[in-house]
Amino acid sequence: MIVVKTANHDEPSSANCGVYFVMNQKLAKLINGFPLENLVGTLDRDIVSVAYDSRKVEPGSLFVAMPGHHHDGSRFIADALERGAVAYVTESGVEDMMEQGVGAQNATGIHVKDARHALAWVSARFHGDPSHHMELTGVTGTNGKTTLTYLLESIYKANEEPSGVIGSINYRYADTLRPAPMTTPEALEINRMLAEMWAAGVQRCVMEVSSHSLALKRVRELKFAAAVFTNFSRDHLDYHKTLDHYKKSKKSLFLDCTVGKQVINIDDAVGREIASELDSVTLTTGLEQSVDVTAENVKIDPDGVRFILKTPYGDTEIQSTLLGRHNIYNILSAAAVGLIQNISLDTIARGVRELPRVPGRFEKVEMGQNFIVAVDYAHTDDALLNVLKAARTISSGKVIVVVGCGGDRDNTKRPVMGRIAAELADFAVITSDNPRTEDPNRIIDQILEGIPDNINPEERYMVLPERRDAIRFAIHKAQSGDLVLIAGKGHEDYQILGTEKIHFDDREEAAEALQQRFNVNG
Ligand SMILES: CC(=O)N[C@H]1[C@@H](OP(=O)(O)OP(=O)(O)OC[C@H]2O[C@@H](n3ccc(=O)[nH]c3=O)[C@H](O)[C@@H]2O)O[C@H](CO)[C@@H](O)[C@@H]1O[C@H](C)C(=O)N[C@@H](C)C(=O)N[C@H](CCC(=O)O)C(=O)O
Ligand SMILES: Nc1ncnc2c1ncn2[C@@H]1O[C@H](COP(=O)(O)OP(=O)(O)OP(=O)(O)O)[C@@H](O)[C@H]1O
Ligand SMILES: N[C@H](CCC[C@H](N)C(=O)O)C(=O)O
Ligand SMILES: [Mg+2]
Repeated sequence: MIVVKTANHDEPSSANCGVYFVMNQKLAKLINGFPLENLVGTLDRDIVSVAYDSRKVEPGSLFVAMPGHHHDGSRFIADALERGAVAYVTESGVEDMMEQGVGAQNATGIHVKDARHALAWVSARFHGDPSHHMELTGVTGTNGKTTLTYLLESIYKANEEPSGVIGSINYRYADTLRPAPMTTPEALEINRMLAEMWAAGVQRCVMEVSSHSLALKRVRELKFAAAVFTNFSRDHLDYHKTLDHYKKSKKSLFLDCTVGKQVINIDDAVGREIASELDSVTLTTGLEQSVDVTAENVKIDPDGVRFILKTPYGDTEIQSTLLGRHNIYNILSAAAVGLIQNISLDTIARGVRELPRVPGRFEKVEMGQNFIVAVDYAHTDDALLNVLKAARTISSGKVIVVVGCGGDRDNTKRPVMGRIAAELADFAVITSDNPRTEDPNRIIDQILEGIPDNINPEERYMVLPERRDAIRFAIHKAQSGDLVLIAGKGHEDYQILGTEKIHFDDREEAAEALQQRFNVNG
C-alpha cells in the first residue's frame, strides 16, 4: 500500500464577495493520505476539476471511475482520457489498464481499493474541505428528514442567519435554488455546494443524509457538527435487500462518519440501539422515554400542534401549523439541534411558529370546500400509518385515502401499505404512484394482497389505476367534514410512466377536481 504525504489542507480555494473560484490543485495534495494500491505516473500535476462521469471530463480533469450498478466506471477511462483527463482513479489494476492501451497518453493512473471513498476524499480536498469551516447538520432516518430540514432552516432564519439546505425538495442557499435530482447528491456535488455556500457567507447547512448516500459513501469525508436520527422503519429494500443492511447504513452516520454532536430520537428502537453503541449522546429526544428534550401538555387539532417544550436549557411554549403527532417528533429534533447550536428557546419557538407548511407534507388544498383535502408524501408504511392516524384526529367526518406505490422500488412495503390504507381509512382508492418500468396493475395487485379478506371492497375500497381518476373520485365522494388524503407523491410535480416523466402534480389535480365539483371560479 502507498500513502502519499504532502502539506495540510488549505482553506476553500478562494472566496470573496460571494464569488467562488476553484483554483487548480496539485494531484499530490488531493490524494494526500489516501491509501493507494498502486500508482503509475506522476502526482505532480495540476488538476482543474474532478469528474466521476466521463461525459463531464474537461482537459485537465481527474476522473474517478466508480463501480456502478449498471456499468463499471473503469470502462469509461479511455473516454475520459480522450476528453483530456490527466489522471484517473480506478479499482482495477492500472498496469492491466496500461497494457490494454488505456493511459497510453501519459496520464497518471491511481489504483485504489474503494473508488467511492476516493471520490469523497478528493472532492472534499478539491473544494478545501468546506464542511470543516461550516456548521453542517446531517439528518438521517426513514421519515421526517425533509420536514426537519425546513424546521431548522426556519429556526436559523428566526435567528437572522443565512443557511443552506440540501435535501429531497431542492438544494438552496441565499438566492440560489437548484432542483434536487437526488436527496443526497454525490460527494462532488455536496462539496461543491458547501464551498459555494461558505463563499456566499453561509455558515450553517442542514442536509438530508439518505441510506443510499451512506452505503455509497457520498458523505464519508464530511465533518458533521451535528447529526440527527429521526426514526427507522421499512423502505428501500429494493436497494438494501435486507432490513439489517438498511439499518446498518443509517447507523453508519453515527458510527463511521465524523460527527461532533448527536440528537437521537430514543422512542425509536434503532435510535436506542445507536445511543447504546455511542459513548454519549448530546441530546436525546422523544415523547415516551426519559429523555433530554420532550413535550408536555400536547394538543393536536386540525390547525396544528401546541405543547410545552421541555429541555435541559429551560421550557418554552411551541405552536406549529404542522399537523399530527409525528411532527412533534420533528419539532423536538429541530429544537434540540437549535439548542446545541446555542440558539435561544425563544428564537427556536419563533422559528417553529413561522414555518407555515412544508411543501407536499400534509399540504392542504383549499378552494372553499367544506371538507379537508391534503397532499402528503407518505410513501412508506410507517409514514402512511402516522399520517392516517393524524388524519383521523383532524377529520370530523370520514377519512378517504388515495394511495399507490412506486415502481422499481421496494415491493415489500406494498401489501403493508394496502393493509394500513384499508384498515385505517374509511375508504381507500388504490391507484398508481410512479409505476416507472413496472406494470401498474401488478403493483396494484401487490397492494391489494395486503388487504384483509374481512374488509368489504364494495364499502371500503376500490381500484382506479389512473391517478387523476382516483383523485377526482375521492374528491367527489367526500362529504362535509370529511378528509381526503392524497398520499405518496407530495411535492413531486411529475409522474414517471415507463422511462418517461410527465407533468403531474397532486395539488393541481386536487384543485382541478374541486373546481370541477363545485364549479369554483367559473
Ligand atoms: C442506486 C444509485 O444510487 N445509483 C447511482 C449510481 O448509478 P449507477 O450505479 O447505476 O451508475 P452506472 O450507470 O452503473 O455508472 C457507473 C459510473 O460510470 C459513470 N459513467 C457512466 C456512463 C458514461 O458514459 N460515463 C461514465 O463515466 C457514471 O457516472 C457512474 O459514476 O451512480 C450514479 C452517478 O452518481 C447516480 O446518479 C445513481 O443514482 C440514481 C440516479 C438514483 O436513482 N439513486 C437513488 C436510488 C438514490 O440515490 N436515492 C437516494 C435516497 C432517496 C430517498 O431517501 O428517498 C438519494 O439520496 O437520492
Ligand atoms: N417523524 C416522522 N415519523 C413518521 N412519519 C413521518 C415523520 N415525519 C413525517 N412523516 C411522514 O413521512 C412523510 C415524508 O416526510 P419527510 O419528507 O419529512 O421525510 P423524509 O425522511 O425526508 O422522506 P424521504 O426519505 O422520502 O426523503 C410525510 O409526508 C409524513 O407522512
Ligand atoms: N425518494 C423516494 C421517493 C419515493 C416517492 C414515491 N412517489 C415513489 O416514486 O416511489 C424513492 O425514490 O424511493
Ligand atoms: Mg426527504
